Amino acid sequence: MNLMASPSSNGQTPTETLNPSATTTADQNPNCPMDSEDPTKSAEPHIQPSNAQSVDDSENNNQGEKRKREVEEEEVVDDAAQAKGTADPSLHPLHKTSLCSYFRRNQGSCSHGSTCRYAHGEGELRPRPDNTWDPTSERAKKAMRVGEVEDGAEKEGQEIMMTDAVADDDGEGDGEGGCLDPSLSKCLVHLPQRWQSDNLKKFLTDEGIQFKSAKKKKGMMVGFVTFETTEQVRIATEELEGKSAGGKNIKVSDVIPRSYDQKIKSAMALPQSIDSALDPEKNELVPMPSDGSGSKSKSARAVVTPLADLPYQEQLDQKKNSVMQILIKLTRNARKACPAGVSIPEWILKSREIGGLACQLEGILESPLKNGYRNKCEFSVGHSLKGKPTVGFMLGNFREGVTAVEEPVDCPNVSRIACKYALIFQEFLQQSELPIWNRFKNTGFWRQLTVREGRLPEKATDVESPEVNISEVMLMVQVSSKGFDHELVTGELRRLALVFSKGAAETDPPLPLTALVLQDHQGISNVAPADAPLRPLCLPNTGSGSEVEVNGDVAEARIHDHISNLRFSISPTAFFQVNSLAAEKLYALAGDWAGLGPDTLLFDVCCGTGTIGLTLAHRVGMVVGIEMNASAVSDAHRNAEINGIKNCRFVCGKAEDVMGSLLKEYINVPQKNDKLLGLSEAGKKAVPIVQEKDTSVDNLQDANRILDLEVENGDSVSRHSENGGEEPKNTVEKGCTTENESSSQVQFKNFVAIVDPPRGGLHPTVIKSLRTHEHLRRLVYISCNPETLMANAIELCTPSSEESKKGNNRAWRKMGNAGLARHRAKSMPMSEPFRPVKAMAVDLFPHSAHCEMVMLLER
Ligand SMILES: C[S@@+](CC[C@H](N)C(=O)[O-])C[C@H]1O[C@@H](n2cnc3c(N)ncnc32)[C@H](O)[C@@H]1O
Repeated sequence: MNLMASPSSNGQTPTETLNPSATTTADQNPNCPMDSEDPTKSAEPHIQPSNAQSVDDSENNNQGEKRKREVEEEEVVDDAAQAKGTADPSLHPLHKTSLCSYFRRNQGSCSHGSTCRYAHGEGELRPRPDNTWDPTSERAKKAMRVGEVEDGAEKEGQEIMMTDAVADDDGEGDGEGGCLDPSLSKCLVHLPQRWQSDNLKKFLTDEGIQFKSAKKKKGMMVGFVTFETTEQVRIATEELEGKSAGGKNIKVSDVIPRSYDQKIKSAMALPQSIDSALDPEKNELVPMPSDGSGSKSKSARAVVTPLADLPYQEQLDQKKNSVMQILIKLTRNARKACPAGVSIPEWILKSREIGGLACQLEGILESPLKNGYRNKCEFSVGHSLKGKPTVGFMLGNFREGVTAVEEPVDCPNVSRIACKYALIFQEFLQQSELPIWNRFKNTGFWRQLTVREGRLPEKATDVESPEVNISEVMLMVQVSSKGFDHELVTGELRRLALVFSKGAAETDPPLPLTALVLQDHQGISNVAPADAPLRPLCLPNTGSGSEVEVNGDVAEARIHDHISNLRFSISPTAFFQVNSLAAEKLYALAGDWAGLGPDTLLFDVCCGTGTIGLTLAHRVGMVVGIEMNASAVSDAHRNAEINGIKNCRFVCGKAEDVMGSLLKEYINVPQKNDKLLGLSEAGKKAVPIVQEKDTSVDNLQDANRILDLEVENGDSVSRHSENGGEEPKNTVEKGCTTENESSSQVQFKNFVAIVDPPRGGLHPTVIKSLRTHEHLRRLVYISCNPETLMANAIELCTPSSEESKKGNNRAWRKMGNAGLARHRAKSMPMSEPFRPVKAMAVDLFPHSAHCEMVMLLER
């Protein structure tokens, strides 16, 4: 059923050209702090003792590389020490913290003698400010060996919390409906991810291992093996432990199995608490894990809100520090990425004055709400460690063999309302005729529950009791309907709607319930594509006992929230910041830093439902929002309308497809129509919200022109009518010309972009467009993933070289974010780079390790 710089020849580090601190001066005077940032000095090669030149070239290169690494490592430590304020001005913190390679190579002689800043032998060696040792030293090697042992011990304790049945129900191998008997089962960890069951079976057979069944899923690093006898288990464990497979050493681990069997459950009428009815100790059919209940394992609270036990101020300090590290990393990488022969930018040179930070970190804004702040929770459906069908949070990563789901109890970021809905659904599932989703086998029906809450406008008192403010709730249930009987499904969905309605009404005080939506998704992970079919379920009036209608209008399935006194309409799959009150602070900060005025054209890149652009629209001439999710764009149009905002335009398309054309259209307007420059009112008139069939708007043609031009340039853009929530048309216009259009196009003096991309950051094409449009002088980057902000900032802020180089395209596979960004920076067309001006951390996610980061870039 389907519901719907090259190494120098003298063997010295090639980084000196990029690392002004490693100059002769600094080397000759070990007490001289590495703060000399004179770019002219930086270009001077470090003069080495003549005896160094006797070493052959390859060794030179190796030594050079090694020293380069040392210098880079030192920079980090040094920067970190300075950032922490622990730098000792009387003695350079890195003095004698690295072994002198010349001393070592030349049997104890170095021309710098006692003035050398590097340690002459292990005896002189000092620990680094971060308490680590020179990685080439004996001390470091010893520490590493101890670390490996400890690490191994820790990994040994790591449990494979696989609570989904792994075998086929035909009982191939492990019997008991696919449940693993812990005494006859083992997990093999660190297997090649590409392996499937057949590869694992072949491997075991080749190794002469006797086994009953072997299961492995592509993408996982874990495989599951069952045996006939405990003797087979013992031999396999001894033989396989530490054996190499695909370059990694296998670990043999215990399994926490699914211990609660669906068959038993469906034979019983379950009371409210399933725990009391099904004592796993008495469950004869399915044995429990050897420790009794998986009690060693983590709680949802520990996984989802790992900082919850820290005082809030400490959480903030921790987040601020990690953003600081990102800023240090940005400087270091931008310095490394600077092409040879190009002056190092001033901001990098000045970074020494502020502990290596790329720019000042102004601090961290705290969340107005600390608890229950999340307005959206995605609860997984799965089996708990005790094998109970559960609605809550997964305890780890599926790839690593964890499928256990635990209830969201004691997760302080979740509202009481969301917890209650999770519990209602859980109790429903425990009696449902339809199976819950099995991640290992990709089978089952019930997958996920999303609870979205809409809040009334904030009042001063609301922070104390935020739940009073939750006025609307939308529930979205994700299922995989393929292959299930239509009638059975319809019956279960009717019952579900009734259970939610009753549960909401019978709770004291009653829970808000605005919409119930079904999302049908067949994919492997629960992350459904934006176009996964949605179907609203009518909610019965529990008082009247009327029949439940299993249909409705999806456009009406929406909730509302408020930010900066504006009302936002949110459809089921549209992005909306999960902490609305903190988001308000975030957007205000971005607006303040963006330098807005009536002559500003603001590009709101990755605009979602239009929140940033709409909250700032009164401060600019015009907003152009870009967003790829069609229903979010439709929401943005609706939000502009319900708030009476007329100077915004929202374009539906991937930013990488449309950004270049939009910038070209708006920024490269010939300056021949000065009367149109910088007029907010003109902006309001010229670009109407209504893009179709509204002849009352003067410049309707202008509004559509961008789309036409984009198409002409080969970009695909979806266009939407603003007709009160109707689904966007997603049509692509073709064949229109742009002749004479720029003469009537509104012109602005100030072009600003606020970008707020998803975790992966901006697409390289978008970065290139932003970077190469020189009239775009200011850019505010908002990111929920500071690592990708840092990577994108490397590309935006590194000077380009005369010859743009094409790198080795294969090399990217092995690169981290920063390495990849440095690699891409090499091919950036000649253009003025941005510079980081200031940054701020904003805590949108109290108790979790995540933090939003905002950075102002200018040129
Ligand atoms: C972090 S959200 C920010 C949304 C919005 N600025 C807000 O604060 O509500 C990122 C948004 O980018 C959209 N998005 C993701 N990839 C995109 C792309 N390639 N082009 C345009 N939008 C994209 C997502 O749909 C999502 O709405």
